[in-house]
Amino acid sequence: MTARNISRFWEWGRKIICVGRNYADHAKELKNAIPKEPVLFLKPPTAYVREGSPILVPLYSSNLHHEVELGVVIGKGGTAISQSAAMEHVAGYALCLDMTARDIQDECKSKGLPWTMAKAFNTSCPVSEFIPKERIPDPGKVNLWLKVNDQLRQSGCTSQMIFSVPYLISYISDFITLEEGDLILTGTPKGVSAVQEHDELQAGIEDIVTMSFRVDRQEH
Ligand SMILES: CC(=O)CC(=O)C(=O)O
Ligand SMILES: [Mg+2]
Repeated sequence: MTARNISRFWEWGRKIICVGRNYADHAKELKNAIPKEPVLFLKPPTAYVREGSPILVPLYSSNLHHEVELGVVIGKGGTAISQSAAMEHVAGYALCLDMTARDIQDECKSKGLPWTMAKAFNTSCPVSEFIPKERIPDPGKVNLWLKVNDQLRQSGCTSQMIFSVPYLISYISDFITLEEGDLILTGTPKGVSAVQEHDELQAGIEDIVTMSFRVDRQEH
């Protein structure tokens, strides 16, 4: 068997664990309360999409939103990881989008139902190339941005996160065992907005990484 390469973690079929409402300005723009504990949900590995393939608007949604987020790639698994040891479990990072069918999420919220159809559909997790850990010495101090058709929509710094990367790793690993190749999406800053078929999305982490995606409508 050939050795797997963490720089292609999206091919491993591992978990994508997402943190919601981790930026107060985004929680406020959607009129959500500021959380006292991390809000978590999951995406399946089939949600990954890479540059060169389009983001698909699900047939059942007419309000697909972008959410730009810092992704943390787990390099060493563990359960009940302490905050002080958390960074030893990080292999690197990725720039990610948490594509969200906002109309479906609102409906699910109003009915008290889970967000799966709003957050976990195919292509709901566009992901950049792998960023080795050394390139982001402090994940609590990097700027993320996103443009739609060259218009800046999101710009925020991870210093605005309510729960830090070490806190999230420790908190999650208390009840979900983290495995090598898992990805944690750490939440989005304010500025989320709708995208349409044929839009061009561009996102970046400072001058460390950029990525571009075209939006298409799912055909069947
Ligand atoms: C309300 C949300 O969709 C939460 C979320 O995903 C976030 O990043 O915040
Ligand atoms: Mg999100």
